[in-house]
Amino acid sequence: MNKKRIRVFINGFGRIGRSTARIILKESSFELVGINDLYSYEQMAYLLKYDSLYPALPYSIKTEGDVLFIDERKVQLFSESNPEKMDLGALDVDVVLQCSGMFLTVEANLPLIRNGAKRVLVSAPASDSMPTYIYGVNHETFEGEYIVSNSSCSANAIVPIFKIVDKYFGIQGAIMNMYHSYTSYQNLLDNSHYSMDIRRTRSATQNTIPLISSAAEATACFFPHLKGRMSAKSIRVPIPAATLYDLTVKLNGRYTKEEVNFRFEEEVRSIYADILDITNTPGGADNYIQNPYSAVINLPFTDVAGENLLRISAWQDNEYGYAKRVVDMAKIIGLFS
Ligand SMILES: NC(=O)c1ccc[n+]([C@@H]2O[C@H](COP(=O)([O-])OP(=O)(O)OC[C@H]3O[C@@H](n4cnc5c(N)ncnc54)[C@H](O)[C@@H]3O)[C@@H](O)[C@H]2O)c1
Repeated sequence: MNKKRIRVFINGFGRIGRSTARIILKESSFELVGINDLYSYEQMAYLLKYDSLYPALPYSIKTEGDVLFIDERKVQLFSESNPEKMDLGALDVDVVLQCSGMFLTVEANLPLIRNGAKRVLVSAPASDSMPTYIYGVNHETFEGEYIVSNSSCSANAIVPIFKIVDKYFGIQGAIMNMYHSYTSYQNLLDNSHYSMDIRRTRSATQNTIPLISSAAEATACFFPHLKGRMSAKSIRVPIPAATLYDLTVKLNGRYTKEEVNFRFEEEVRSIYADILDITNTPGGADNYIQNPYSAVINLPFTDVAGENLLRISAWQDNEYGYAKRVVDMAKIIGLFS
């Protein structure tokens, strides 16, 4: 059995970066060796310890110079906007978790490899042809590529659900609505926004805001026959975490709600036990904060209409649930030789 601890470096210590750190610190198979972000080391330590959504971490966390102490553990801190300037070889980094949202192509991440990291896992869909893995769906086909994407939170939720539906009922097309918590790429109050997306100028806490989503393309990577046959919208709602997926699927034939839910229950108990769950309990988004699954299928809300329309409802903590998959995939990558 491989006893090697996987040496992880986090680039971008925001919501996803810190969620992955929380998970890694609890797992003995990992060692957190470095963190890079552009804000102060003192704030990095504070925001790791305290979080408005998740419990305070039970460690003593403090900085001394450019070292973060987590109880006895030492983590090297950086404040570099240019990845060329970090010597990751000296830290013997096995995997960089690229959680900055800024480096979304193979080329943009190459400096991290040139500077000594063995591999990079990007916490977002790539904007080039970077290989993409979703833990629990295709992670077993990882071939040792140096720079790979973990796809999006939405694709991690939707793809395994659609795998089940396509296997038994055949998907012809889909419309996906995500009632998604706001993220730090929106404004707290109405204000100008650095992106070209005018919708992001509006207050995230006061509005439901429909945004263009890349989920259709990210999902289609796993269903080539559905390319151009899916549409997705991310409807940002005024809550800080958890997403409700409302998925409408056109099937190859006519099936009942019972037939569909039977297959969901069967597959969630077997093939997808690590990443999917089911619920029959009425609940709201806050029931799913810190839920570790990629998606929890809300069985009472499975519905069929007309000849061949299926509606599926599912929950996900888009931060923590997604970060769990980033860490699962980092383990596959880090142990690959
Ligand atoms: N928040 C979610 O629900 C979610 C879910 C899945 C994937 N993602 C993806 O994960 C990425 C990060 O999202 P987030 O929500 O954590 O954002 P965030 O804004 O909370 O965190 C991003 C962090 O990266 C830092 N950063 C920016 N430029 C940097 C640079 N050049 N070098 C180092 N650090 C830099 C920022 O200071 C910030 O702290 C995005 O690509 C996002 O699409 C987010």
